[in-house]
Amino acid sequence: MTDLSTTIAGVKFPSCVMNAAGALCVTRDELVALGKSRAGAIVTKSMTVEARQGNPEPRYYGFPGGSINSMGLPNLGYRAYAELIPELKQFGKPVIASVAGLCEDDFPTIAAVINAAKPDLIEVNLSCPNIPGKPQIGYDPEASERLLKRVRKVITVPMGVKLPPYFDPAHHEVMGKVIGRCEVDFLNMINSVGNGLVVDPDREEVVIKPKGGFGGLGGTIIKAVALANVRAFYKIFQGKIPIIGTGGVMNGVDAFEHFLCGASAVQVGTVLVEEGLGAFGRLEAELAAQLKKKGYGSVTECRGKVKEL
Ligand SMILES: O=C1NC(=O)NC(C(=O)O)N1
Repeated sequence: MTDLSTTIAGVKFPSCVMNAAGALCVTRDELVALGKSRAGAIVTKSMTVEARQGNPEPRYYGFPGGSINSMGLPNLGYRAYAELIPELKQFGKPVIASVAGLCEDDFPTIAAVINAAKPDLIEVNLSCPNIPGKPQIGYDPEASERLLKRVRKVITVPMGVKLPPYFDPAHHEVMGKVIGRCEVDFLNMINSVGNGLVVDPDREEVVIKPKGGFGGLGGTIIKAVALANVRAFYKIFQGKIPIIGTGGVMNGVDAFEHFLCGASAVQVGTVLVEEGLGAFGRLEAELAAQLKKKGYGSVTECRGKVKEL
């Protein structure tokens, strides 16, 4: 039987496929449902200091090949998730708390309290593209380094960072150096491709309301960007920092491609929102079939094995 388990920063995951922060993970019921599903972990919605309703609707739109969203960080607020974490840890799978913030000071404030609730890992989200007027921190290396060093001081569990897509090797290098100086235990790439625009030609309208229709892209259309970022940082760190591959995983073969590029686990967003929790069983079966077909006994065996020409 193919082994789909994985380990990230010393934490064992029963399955290497899990939800991405943001997909079906805002409310207690959604998080408990993830715990009861085949998901390899429970990843919370990125949390802020105060509870948020998020941006005006429509704020999500799925289409053949992908999705666009401008949710605007709707969440219960970090205090509510701190209370929920002990209950979520009873499902025999890691709990990853995703930390965001509306300003730099929010991050250590949230991280200190969430750390005390003992999630298995904390993921620092530097890449939400959907707060009007707020640029993505991950595109500012100085701000990213300052923030990561502040939260590192208050986090005693494995700390990871959720990064936006970068599109130039020079940016991979700069962020690689920042990460190397901040004692980061794992990476998660990529967040949605920020500020895309989808138009409905029949209605001659944009499809989501916030920010004039601009939103983060997900799904198949961003897979090549996600794979490039996974591969770039896998090579920079020579596989020494585990990477969660996120972006464009719609089936088991997509997941296999992320592992070939260097991922140790994958997260799914669009496919989960479109298909529901049953997607985990399908993705696992398809991934296991792909590994078997290729003669690999586990995802660890194929990690980073993509060949260059
Ligand atoms: O980090 C995020 N990425 C997204 O694509 N959307 C959400 C959001 O808008 O809340 N946040």
